[in-house]
Amino acid sequence: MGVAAGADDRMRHVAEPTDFDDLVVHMTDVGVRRGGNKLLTGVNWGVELDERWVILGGNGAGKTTLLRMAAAELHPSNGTVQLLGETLGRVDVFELRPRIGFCSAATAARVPPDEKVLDVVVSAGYAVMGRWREEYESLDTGRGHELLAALGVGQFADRLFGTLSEGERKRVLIARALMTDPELLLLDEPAAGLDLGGREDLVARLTELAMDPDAPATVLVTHHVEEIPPGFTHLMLLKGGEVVAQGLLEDVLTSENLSATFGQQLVLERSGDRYFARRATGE
Ligand SMILES: Nc1ncnc2c1ncn2[C@@H]1O[C@H](COP(=O)(O)OP(=O)(O)OP(=O)(O)O)[C@@H](O)[C@H]1O
Repeated sequence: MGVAAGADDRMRHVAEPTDFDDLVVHMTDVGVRRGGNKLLTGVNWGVELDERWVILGGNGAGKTTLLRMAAAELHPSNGTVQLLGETLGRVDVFELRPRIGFCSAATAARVPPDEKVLDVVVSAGYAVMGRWREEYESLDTGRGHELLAALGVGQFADRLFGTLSEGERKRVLIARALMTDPELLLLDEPAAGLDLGGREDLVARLTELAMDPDAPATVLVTHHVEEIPPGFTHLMLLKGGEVVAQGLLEDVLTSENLSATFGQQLVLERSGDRYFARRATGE
């Protein structure tokens, strides 16, 4: 699903889902206001089971606000938000949240640095941060090891979380977000703060995840087109709390749409299955 953005018809695209049953996220005319500020306005968005979305926009565009709504952490001021077939405001969010894997700087900040890496992952199943609360089944331990290995950090299972590099921590937290076998995976700026090698490693892992037909519907927030992992299918561009364009990534990701999103003339370049952007130099 999704609506392709044409050059003449770029602004404020509205998703027109055809089969609501397949929608993992369904937002209708959603707005969020805080202290007189409009954080989001008129957002219509649908995410299907097999889609991998990138949300791209500058600082303060409303990306985190949108993602926190998709994580059932925040209610809209107006409009309707349906997640996994349940409507926010009419569902117990504590029942909904375990079905959603959410990975953000706030999640990272909640992990005690002296927590063993394997326990950081396995404890997600119990919605607690800390092994002391629960005795885990060997099944869960096995799954924790599998997920760490899949994210390329299996060798750190017995290390303390606080001793890992930023990039390693990010991958451990993605493993944690996948532990509950969520129907929706939300990643808020997973590559922020990573060096070039760490970013490229993460992009490669996210590509594997995107290509995995058993992986959940995924939404990735980023500031940079360089961080878009191959295999992601859809793109939403946000500016000032409004959708600039959304739809199939290959249709929406254009120099024109990027320029409108970041408020300056930008040139988008594609190299293989990766994207790069720079300011137009007037050539
Ligand atoms: N509680 C609040 N009260 C007033 N304004 C808020 C509140 N929370 C967020 N904002 C503002 O809403 C806007 C959108 O914030 P949000 O964190 O969603 O943006 P973002 O696109 O994730 O930004 P960044 O890329 O910088 O993380 C920002 O201008 C922010 O200052």
